[in-house]
Amino acid sequence: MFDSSLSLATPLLAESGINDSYRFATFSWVEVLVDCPGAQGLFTYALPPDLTVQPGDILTVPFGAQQVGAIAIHLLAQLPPDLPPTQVREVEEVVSTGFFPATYWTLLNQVADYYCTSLMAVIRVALPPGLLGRSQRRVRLIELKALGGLDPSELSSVAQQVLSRLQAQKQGSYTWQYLQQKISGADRGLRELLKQGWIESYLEPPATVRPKLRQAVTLVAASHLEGSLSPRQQEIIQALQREGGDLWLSDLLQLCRTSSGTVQTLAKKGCIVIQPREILRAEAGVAIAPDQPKDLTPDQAQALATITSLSGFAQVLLHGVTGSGKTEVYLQAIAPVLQHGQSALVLVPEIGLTPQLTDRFRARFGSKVCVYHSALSEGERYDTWRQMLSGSPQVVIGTRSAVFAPLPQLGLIILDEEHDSSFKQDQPAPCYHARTVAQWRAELVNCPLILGSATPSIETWVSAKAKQDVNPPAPHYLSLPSRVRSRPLPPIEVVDMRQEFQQGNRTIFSRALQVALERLRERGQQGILFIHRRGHSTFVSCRSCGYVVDCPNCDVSLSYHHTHAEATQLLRCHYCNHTAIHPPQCPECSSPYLKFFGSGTQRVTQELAKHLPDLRCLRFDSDTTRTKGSHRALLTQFAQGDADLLVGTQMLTKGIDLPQVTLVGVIAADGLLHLPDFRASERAFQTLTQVAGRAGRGDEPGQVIIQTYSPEHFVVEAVQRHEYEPFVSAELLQRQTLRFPPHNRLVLLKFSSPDPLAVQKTAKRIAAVLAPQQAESGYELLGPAPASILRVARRYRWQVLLKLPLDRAVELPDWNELRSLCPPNVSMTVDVDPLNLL
Ligand SMILES: Nc1ncnc2c1ncn2[C@@H]1O[C@H](COP(=O)(O)OP(=O)(O)OP(=O)(O)O)[C@@H](O)[C@H]1O
Ligand SMILES: [Zn+2]
Ligand SMILES: [Zn+2]
Repeated sequence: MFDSSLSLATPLLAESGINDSYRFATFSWVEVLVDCPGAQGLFTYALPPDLTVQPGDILTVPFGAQQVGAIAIHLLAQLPPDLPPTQVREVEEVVSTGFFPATYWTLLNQVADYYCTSLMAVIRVALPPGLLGRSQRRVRLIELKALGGLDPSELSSVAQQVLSRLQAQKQGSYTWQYLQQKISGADRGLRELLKQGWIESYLEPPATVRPKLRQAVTLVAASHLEGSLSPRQQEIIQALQREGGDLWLSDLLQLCRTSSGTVQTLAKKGCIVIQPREILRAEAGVAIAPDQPKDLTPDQAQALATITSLSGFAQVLLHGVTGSGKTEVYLQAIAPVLQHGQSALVLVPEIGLTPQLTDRFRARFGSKVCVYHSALSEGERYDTWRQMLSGSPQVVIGTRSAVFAPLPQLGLIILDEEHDSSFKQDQPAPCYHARTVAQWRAELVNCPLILGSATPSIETWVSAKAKQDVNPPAPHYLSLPSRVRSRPLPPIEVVDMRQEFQQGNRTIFSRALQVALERLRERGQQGILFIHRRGHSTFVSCRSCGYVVDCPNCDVSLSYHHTHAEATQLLRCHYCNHTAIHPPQCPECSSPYLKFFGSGTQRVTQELAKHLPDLRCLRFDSDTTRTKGSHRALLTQFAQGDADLLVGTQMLTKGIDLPQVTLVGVIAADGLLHLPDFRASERAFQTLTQVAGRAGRGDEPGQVIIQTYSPEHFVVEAVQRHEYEPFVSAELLQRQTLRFPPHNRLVLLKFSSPDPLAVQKTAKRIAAVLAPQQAESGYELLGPAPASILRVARRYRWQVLLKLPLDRAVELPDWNELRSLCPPNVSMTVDVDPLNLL
């Protein structure tokens, strides 16, 4: 947890946000971000004496020969010494004030300081692209009744011209630009009118970017034509019929593997209609039946009571086992926030993977819910932003970067699955953790923060169990120790795969798992098979000479990919996405026995087809979920009972809540257990517990089978017994021995370059600069060391790790000085509190 006494901050630039020191100090200059393509960094402008500016205000400034939009970032009492006052131009005008919540800029500055990066980099993740560029600066008449005593005849003639143009317009409003074009010297007149209170200037987004249109195909009644159709054309018609008569053209082409020419022919014959149709940008598409708050279990009720009793900043760790009803607690905690006219921010690991979760929020709060994540198009992000800035009570559900959502009246922040590592940005800078930023934000806006998980991160656990007299206060610990309706957690059977092998079972399925799978069909139940993707990648190697097909850009082997029977067999790199066609024979020795190894989802589904041909399987992995909306489509298919078994990777572990799933199988836990990372055990425990938690959430009891070659591993034993606390105690002990977080903190310096020698030399040089400073500065230096996968996407990677003790102040290196030691072809990224050591 962030400890303010341990600030990594470089000296704070002018503190931003509205506070008293601002009101009384005199700031004569302002640093702004200008909205001009190619303009990097902050620019300094002078403030005219009659202009009051707050950080976050939208301004107009002269920039080169033009006037451009700008955001005020810092106020300065003094000019930077290297800037002669004569070179500083004046701010033209304040276009819009209070555009951002008051504490917003304080938050962004805090992120930049703590994560050792520029404010610009933070602004880039926080603000949607083109925020200012899309906006228009307008003026409008101030309502006449407020104008008593103003006499237009005292205005200059150009001001009168502007005024009469505005008065002639129905809404009394024009863009600044329009008036400039129509009236020569309009600027002067406009300024006069503004000053005297005739008009006000404001910012309006352009009429929202045109709604997106997409070609849709609709089946029309044309049974009289059926005789005249070719078999292929009939197939297409039947496919459309099966899908309810309506499909996007692109989906139809994919589904039927046909060309648009064929479909056009059908349209000409009058069997179908192809027409553009609007798609809702807010991903609303799916209609959801409203629901009602559920009667809470006593544990849920108690947790909710504590949460609703909080006022102001407080942290809560909601530690609830899988299926204990955490989401229901969130929903009922949000309801009163909305009633008070405030908004709630809900951060989740990955939105695409959890359509069910967003559906549950929509069912409860309807159109008050909006979804915000970086996979949205620019237009979608912009729309969502405008809605957020409107200040109406709403629920924003988003991934990591939504922690910066500019909700003005924030009353509650929730981080669901708080242990999930996707809340941390690895690259590019800022390498921020949304949990840490959420803590600052909750503190700044003075609202509660709920961290929810069945398997809290060790950091959160430790801070929740810490003494309460720390600053900021330790989280309240709330526990939901059992599932709703007293459903038991599923029993977990661990199968020793070594014994299976010894006893003659050469398949990847243990006998126990085979029996369980066979029973699924008989009982009409469903199952989930989990495969850990990395660790057990499906690399291709030659049985004759041992040649392994590697990625030309990275130091890893390519993985075998095959989506369906007729598809081309491909090899793909999981790091840089390099894709190649599977060669028919070994490139080294021309042997035809080039085969793939490992047990990826494809291999597992193929094996299943061989051993249990009756079982209907659905693959749920990055190959089958490439297109937008495919997660939802696959999960819906599964939920409707179109398949008995869902076979997939990590994506399966999160938030799937299907009552009919009784069986969960883990093909090989080993890939998770033996990763070269001090957090491997923690992640393995979390992943296995989460995936096991998908079983037995309905009336039928669940069953979990974990296959492994290391059944005695302490993680496997803890998962099997559903024992979180003993696991954490053991893990904490190990971390202490190895001196890793949470017993200390880490800062990782990451170097990368296309030049292997340059990057190595730079890393060594910087380590040599840092090494002598260790004793004095209080940190411990590790490395330099090459990354465990040295080359990724043609860049070679080295790293230097700093370990910082918790019990004393640490003086961190001057990053800019270190950066100046990097040659132009070597980049350096500072990763504070890294989650992934390379
Ligand atoms: N009080 C309740 N009464 C009846 N059903 C409930 C209650 N609370 C939650 N449920 C239902 O129990 C199921 C599990 O709840 P939920 O998904 O909220 O659990 P969770 O703790 O978020 O689970 P996980 O962390 O495993 O995803 C859901 O189908 C939910 O609708
Ligand atoms: Zn070979
Ligand atoms: Zn690669």
